[in-house]
Amino acid sequence: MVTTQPPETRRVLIIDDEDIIRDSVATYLGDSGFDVHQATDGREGLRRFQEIRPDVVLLDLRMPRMDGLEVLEAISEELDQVPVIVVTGAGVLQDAVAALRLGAFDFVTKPIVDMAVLEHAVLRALENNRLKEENRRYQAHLEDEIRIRTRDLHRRTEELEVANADLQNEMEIREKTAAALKQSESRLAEMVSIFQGFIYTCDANFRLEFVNRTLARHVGDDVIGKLCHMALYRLEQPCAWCRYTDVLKGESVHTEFFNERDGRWYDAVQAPVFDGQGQVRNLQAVVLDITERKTTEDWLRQREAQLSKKIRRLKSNLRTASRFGRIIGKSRPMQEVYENILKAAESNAHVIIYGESGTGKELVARTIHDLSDRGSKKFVTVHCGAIPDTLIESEFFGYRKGAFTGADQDKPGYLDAADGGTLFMDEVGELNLTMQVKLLRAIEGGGYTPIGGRAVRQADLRIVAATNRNLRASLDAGRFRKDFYYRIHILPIYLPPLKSRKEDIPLLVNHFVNDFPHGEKLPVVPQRIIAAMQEYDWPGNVRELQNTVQRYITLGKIDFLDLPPDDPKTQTVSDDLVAVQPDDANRSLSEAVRAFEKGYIQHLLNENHWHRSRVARLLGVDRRTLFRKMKSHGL
Ligand SMILES: Nc1ncnc2c1ncn2[C@@H]1O[C@H](COP(=O)(O)OP(=O)(O)OP(=O)(O)O)[C@@H](O)[C@H]1O
Repeated sequence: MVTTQPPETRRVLIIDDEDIIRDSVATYLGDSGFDVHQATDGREGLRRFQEIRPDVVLLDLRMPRMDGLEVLEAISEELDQVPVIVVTGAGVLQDAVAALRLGAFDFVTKPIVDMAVLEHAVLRALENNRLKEENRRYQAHLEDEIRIRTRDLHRRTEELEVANADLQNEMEIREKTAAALKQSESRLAEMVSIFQGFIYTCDANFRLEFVNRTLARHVGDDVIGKLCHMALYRLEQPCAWCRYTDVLKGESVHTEFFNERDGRWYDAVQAPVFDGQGQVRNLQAVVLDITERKTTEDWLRQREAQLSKKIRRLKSNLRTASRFGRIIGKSRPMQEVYENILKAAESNAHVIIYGESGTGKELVARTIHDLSDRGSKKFVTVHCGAIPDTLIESEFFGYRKGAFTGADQDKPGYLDAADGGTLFMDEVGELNLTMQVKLLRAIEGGGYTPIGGRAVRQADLRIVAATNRNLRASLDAGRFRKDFYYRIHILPIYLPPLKSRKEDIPLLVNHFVNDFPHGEKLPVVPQRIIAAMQEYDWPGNVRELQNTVQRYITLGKIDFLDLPPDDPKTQTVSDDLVAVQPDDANRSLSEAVRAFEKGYIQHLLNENHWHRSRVARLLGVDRRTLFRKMKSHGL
């Protein structure tokens, strides 16, 4: 389509060497409103072309100096924007064809008969150019658009990729969460199924929805959908203990109840199960059989009541009592001892008993044990001073089979034996420092390991220790550990030496006379002897008194008194050291040696007022050996 735009803005360059044609065309086109420029040959035409940048060129082909085809070649780069119409003679059409090949837009033949044809060609060229320009712009616009859209597309793709990666991540997290959830659900399910109590859920109308394995075993598998009180307890109405109204209000409740049907006690926790809207949807319950705990509690309560009754009775008798169980004495210091024994019996704390040898420390320890709530369990005595250091650990902690040569079977130690009861540690001051550390760990909950074993054992122990040493001095001298000392020195009991309570001597003599095996006639210790005994200081304390009474009854002899021979027996037997009596003649050598050993040790103890270290020195043995021998001879 030919453009209708006004042509005056269009610059036309006419390059032609024939003045007449150039002028006539210029006049015509100028009249038609074109802005016409002229050049008389190819060279000038080229220069003008560069100057004015025409919109269309009318180019003659045959010109001197530089012909039209050369011009066309020179501006070949521009031909896309500036159309060239070749004006050529009719006889040289092959020139026109060559020009068209070089990029000319059109051609017009000379002579130009109708200027309108030429103008039409110019307008067509311009229109064509305009269209090309428009096309170019449109293409540029399209390219811009495509660039923008491509960029947008890239951005969207990137965003999508990020979103995709996020989604992927989220999916992985979800998958992991789902797996963890599944695992924890299956663990929970496993726990619920192995739980030894009953677990069940029911709806608000008491219809059972779930029962765990233990409950199913108890009531059968077919209870789902049935009324819980009916299925579980065979009751027509909701159970009396059931707090369903509270649970339906959203509360969790805890109840203990006795089921008359099976005669057992139960502990129940009932709780609501909420739906997504926070409404109570179901009831859930966990029920545990606590009959054993209840029975133990009852037993403990009864025992406590009995104990406090016993203790009240004992307390009220204390003031006037001349004895406390098997302990004899009514002196003021002994009354204090009795009070302390009662306190110790009521508590579970560790006890330490101080007193000289023979004052009755073991007797007191046993009395505390008997009165305490451990009384029905074992009372295990350990003479710490009599165990060689090499054996002490295996004695306390026991050993496993194969732990050392000769360990042909497992052997429990003192701690195992005393588990639940009382460990009486006599001569605790003799315990070496390493053992003190190990025992401390054991009684503080760290446990102990038998020799050759790996498993750590725990024992529920109460320690009652005893010593005739001044433990404070041992502490200062570094022979006793402070931490161990403070662990056992919680309830100290001090036993008075016999010389500080001589008013108890007649009672004790009487007690030992009664205790001594006798015929129908009870042996009598004359008053003057008892009075003499009250004058003596008793370095071996009650043990020495006990021995003295027994010797007096059997031998009519008292070592520290010069007695008139008022007892026939004194004439027949005069000395412990007569090891072999006529009626002993049938003894084996080892029995005779043992009898001599006992008599000799006893003799030395009496001679040395029961000072055991001195006796050990005299015998040429260490203290431990002497202690061991005394224990084995019942001295
Ligand atoms: N108050 C007492 N009433 C009755 N018997 C007693 C009394 N005190 C001690 N005995 C008797 O004296 C003997 C020695 O007592 P026990 O072994 O308890 O003393 P101990 O202080 O532990 O001696 P050691 O320190 O030498 O081991 C025992 O036979 C014990 O029964």
